[in-house]
Amino acid sequence: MKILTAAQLAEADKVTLEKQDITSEELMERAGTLVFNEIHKRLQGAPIPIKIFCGIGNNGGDGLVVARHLIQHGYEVRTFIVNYSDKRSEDFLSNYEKLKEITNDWPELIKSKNGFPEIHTGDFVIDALFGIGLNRAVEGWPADLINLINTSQAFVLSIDMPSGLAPDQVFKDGAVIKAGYTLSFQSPKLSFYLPDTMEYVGDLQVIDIALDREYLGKVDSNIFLIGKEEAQSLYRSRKINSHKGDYGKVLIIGGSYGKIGSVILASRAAMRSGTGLCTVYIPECGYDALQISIPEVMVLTDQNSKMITKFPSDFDADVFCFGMGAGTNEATANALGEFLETQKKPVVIDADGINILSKNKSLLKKMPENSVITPHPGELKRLIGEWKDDFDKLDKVKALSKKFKLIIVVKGAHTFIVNNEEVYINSSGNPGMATAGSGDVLSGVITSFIGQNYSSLAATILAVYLHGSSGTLVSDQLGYESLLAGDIADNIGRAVQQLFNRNPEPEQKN
Ligand SMILES: NC(=O)C1=CN([C@@H]2O[C@H](COP(=O)(O)OP(=O)(O)OC[C@H]3O[C@@H](n4cnc5c(N)ncnc54)[C@H](O)[C@@H]3O)[C@@H](O)[C@H]2O)[C@@H](O)CC1
Ligand SMILES: Nc1ncnc2c1ncn2[C@@H]1O[C@H](COP(=O)(O)OP(=O)(O)O)[C@@H](O)[C@H]1O
Ligand SMILES: [K+]
Repeated sequence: MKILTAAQLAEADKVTLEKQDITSEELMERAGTLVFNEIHKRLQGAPIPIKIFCGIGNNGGDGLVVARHLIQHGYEVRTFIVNYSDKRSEDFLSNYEKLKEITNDWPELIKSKNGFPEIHTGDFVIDALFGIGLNRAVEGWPADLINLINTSQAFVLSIDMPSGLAPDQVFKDGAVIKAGYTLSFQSPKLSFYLPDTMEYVGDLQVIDIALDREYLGKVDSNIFLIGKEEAQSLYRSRKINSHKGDYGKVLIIGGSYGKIGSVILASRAAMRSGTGLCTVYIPECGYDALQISIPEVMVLTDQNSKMITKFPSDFDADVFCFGMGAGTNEATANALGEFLETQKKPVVIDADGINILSKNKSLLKKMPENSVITPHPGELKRLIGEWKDDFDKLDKVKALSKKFKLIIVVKGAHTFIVNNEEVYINSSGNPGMATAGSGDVLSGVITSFIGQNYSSLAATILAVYLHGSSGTLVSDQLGYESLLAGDIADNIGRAVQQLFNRNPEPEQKN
């Protein structure tokens, strides 16, 4: 699904008014009515005190439409106009008049802190203060109101955006509503997925307000949300008439004394993701552990017993993966540099491999095109330095991706996959996956799919999605706390089944 910017959404509104030959007030009525329907579906007429806080722009106008419908359906509603300026939008004004026509309980005007109502724990608060039109941080008494709402412990539902949040930028030090639920119009917004701002959104539901389909189809977006449908479309079935040679030969290089488990996890994940032949290259100390834990994997050892000092020079693999548990010893870094000199096939670099790249930036130039790096936030900071905010981080990651033609997987609660200017945001996964080794598993899955001849980008997107949905399958059974990284590896196949609600049909070999 495309994620649109505030400017694109405003353009979509404009085109919709022309094409559907409707007024902006009619569009607001449509949007507000859909919000009302969702609320009504949940409250079912319950006598809960509802407090609606409306700004004076179109987001406030939506709030007034919702207020009118709620009142007409017998709900106990108090409507507040948060009058932070006198520049009321036209559609706000017409809905203000319409509301006054149907009730004697006119909206209450708030012009300063003195006008704040009491907000109680059991209240249902609807936040219609600001939407995508916000152009600066919310400060002063409107910020105090937001803080009052946030500390009230009332349930808060935000219309379109939690007020104070902007879709495509962050305002430093402004107040932001912490919503329990956000009903957003037409497209999710980028800030809903970024680590610094995602917590304001609560549960998210995107409402289709029937903006012009043609515009939405054609609009050029670089940001995509990856869900089940997208993963399904990337997945390629196995062929009936096939053999292990058809499913890739991968070499995973990593580990050091005490960290051989990381390579076990990565290779297990590669095998569980369909790899035909998996070999690992590890320091000698890990030989027994590896052979015993995963007999399906072949093992080569470095001459050094505790760390990698040389890569196998003439090993013929479709894809290489390096870094988990490898340490950042000089000998290991030199070995990577030497290997990259001649390497043409894509490599997947994770963990200490990324730390080595950060310390030896000249190695980045040697990375084969379409290679993948998978930093978690700590590794990313070592690689690109500090960032001002999430948007700045994204710009820096895009620049790095473009400069070295790399696919960069920025791991987190919502993992971002950056390929040049394009950003793919993963929607699967859960906090149970915040556990040692789950990143090693992800590298194994990505490597496996590249080996199976997916493009590096398709392999990475599919792997990140399936890794997350496997994590969810496991935590649904075991709970978040008991999830082990190895469980994510073991359930990748079930995550594939879940894409199709059964085993995907194999294809005939051509
Ligand atoms: N345009 C349309 O056709 C539709 C718009 N809709 C609603 O319209 C919203 C956008 O409305 P608007 O563009 O009127 O903007 P908003 O209602 O989001 O609010 C912005 C208003 O607040 C002012 N403002 C911005 N930052 C401020 C700050 N920090 N402190 C004080 N005032 C500030 C702006 O000057 C403007 O007047 C959407 O989020 C959505 O809720 C919906 O009705 C659906 C259809
Ligand atoms: N809260 C979360 N929600 C969803 N996924 C998560 C969450 N926390 C971690 N993950 C996923 O788990 C993996 C953790 O990777 P990483 O930090 O490298 O772990 P390790 O270094 O222990 O292997 C990433 O793929 C990340 O996206
Ligand atoms: K809002």
